[in-house]
Amino acid sequence: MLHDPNRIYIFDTTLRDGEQVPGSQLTTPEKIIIAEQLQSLGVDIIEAGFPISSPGDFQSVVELSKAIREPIICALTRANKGDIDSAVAALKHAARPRIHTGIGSSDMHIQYKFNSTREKILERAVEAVKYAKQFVEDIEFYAEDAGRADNVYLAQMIEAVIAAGATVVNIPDTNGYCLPETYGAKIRFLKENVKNIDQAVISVHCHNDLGLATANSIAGLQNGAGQIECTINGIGERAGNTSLEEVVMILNTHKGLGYHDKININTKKLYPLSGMVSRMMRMPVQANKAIVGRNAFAHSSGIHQDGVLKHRETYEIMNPEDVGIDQSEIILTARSGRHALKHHLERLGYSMERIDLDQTYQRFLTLADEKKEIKDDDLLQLMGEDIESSIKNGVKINSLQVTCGDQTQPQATVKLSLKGEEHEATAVGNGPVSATIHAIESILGQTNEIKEFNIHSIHGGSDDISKVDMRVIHDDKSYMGYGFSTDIVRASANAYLDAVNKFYELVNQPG
Ligand SMILES: CC(=O)SCCNC(=O)CCNC(=O)[C@H](O)C(C)(C)COP(=O)(O)OP(=O)(O)OC[C@H]1O[C@@H](n2cnc3c(N)ncnc32)[C@H](O)[C@@H]1OP(=O)(O)O
Ligand SMILES: CC(C)C(=O)C(=O)O
Ligand SMILES: [Mg+2]
Repeated sequence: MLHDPNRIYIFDTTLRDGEQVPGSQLTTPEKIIIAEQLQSLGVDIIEAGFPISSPGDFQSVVELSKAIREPIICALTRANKGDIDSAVAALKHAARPRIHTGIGSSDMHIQYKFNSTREKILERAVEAVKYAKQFVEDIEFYAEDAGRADNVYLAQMIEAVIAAGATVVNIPDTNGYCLPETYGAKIRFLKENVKNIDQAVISVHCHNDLGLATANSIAGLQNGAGQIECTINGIGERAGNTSLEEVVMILNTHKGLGYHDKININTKKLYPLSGMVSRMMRMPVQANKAIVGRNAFAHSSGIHQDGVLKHRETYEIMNPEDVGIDQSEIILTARSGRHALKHHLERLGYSMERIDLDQTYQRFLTLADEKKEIKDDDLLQLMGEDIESSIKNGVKINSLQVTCGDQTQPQATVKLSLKGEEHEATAVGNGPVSATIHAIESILGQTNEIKEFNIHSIHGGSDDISKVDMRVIHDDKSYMGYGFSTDIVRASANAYLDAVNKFYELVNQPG
């Protein structure tokens, strides 16, 4: 039976509490796909559903019990026989079944939900555990709204359900009310005042109504809990549950807490699984969500970017690869500085020897003030203009005339500036681009192999600016060229010359 004091058990309830989010209901096959990923992530328990709630949810628990063999499969019930019978039936095929039953423990719930008394509710809790225990050995009991319950009464209830056979006792902060200090103290109180507490694992189940779910869960652990209930992306009823990825990365990052080697999670799967859950449950992940948000490893201000480029850990406490993200991002905005701009220019293949960084940076800022975020295409366009105006010893196109159509062989006449002198040539080709490149090559006196040639529109639409990228091979080395124009032939010529200038200027320096 699962109860190792040297383990912290990760109980995932994405498919139960997570699925209580409006619009996020899953089909059985979808639940199985997510459960398979949770299994390979390494979670210890999967809460598969609430079988009495609908035939569909019952069937999901049945199918998950058949398909998922490593983690414990858990089914939720209220404290009554009908719910428990349904869970027992749904878990029939589970290799390691667990029933999660419980009842409200706060005076608020006892008075208003049940119109009952503390004594009667305690009796119902004990009866439910005893009843479930006849069918399944592993029984988790939840004391709903324990966050607002009186600690002395809660301790009596927990002691009674452990005596009745509960193997795990869940102390939910159902409404996300507690502060870390009070929640931690509650767990400590139970640890110190429930006589038989060491016979059960204490579980924390926190909600995020005040944004404290993760902090409260960690406080619970530090005060004696051995299981954390959580969901991928922190989804769940209202403001959601404790987020699995946050808890796991806190334990891994703060090794001094001493819990990192008590969990068994393959953290590299966190980011892909977050994306899968978000797509399937139609719950977008907020950009600034810890660990898995789009911006969690993105740096956009110059001082941070400079720091990260010099030494990643100046602004990153985790390695993005550890959570399955390839690398951090340096996003160019009007708050970026020269280091970040240079980083991206070099990444795109520009040699900084040929670029006046200060001048380019000023032009970049003007564009960034307009555009908010500068993407590669914007940068390439900016640099296309920049390179043309900064070419000193290279090749520059002065004019281009093309004739083509289905009744004539395509022909191009090109005028090029080469070391300050103008040269002209005319050539034919099997299309207007090849005619243009032949004409350029006849002036340069060399032919170069073109390996890749792509034309894109930047914003869409037939009157758009085209972006051409081209890989040109010269002396067995490859050079990327980029060109922009509303005319695709001119954009192609610009791309070809951009690549050519990367080697031509270097080998044709004056003197
Ligand atoms: C904190 C949590 O996340 S708890 C889980 C929440 N999840 C869900 O509720 C999803 C699944 N729920 C459902 O499908 C339905 O609510 C059902 C099938 C469980 C019950 O449906 P209904 O029988 O129509 O009851 P309804 O949901 O309207 O009311 C809940 C009833 O359960 C009782 N109840 C609530 N919690 C418990 C409990 N833990 N133990 C025993 N009874 C409970 C309420 O007092 C109420 O009983 P009443 O009819 O005597 O007043
Ligand atoms: C059913 C229980 C565990 C719950 O989800 C809660 O109290 O938040
Ligand atoms: Mg909950």
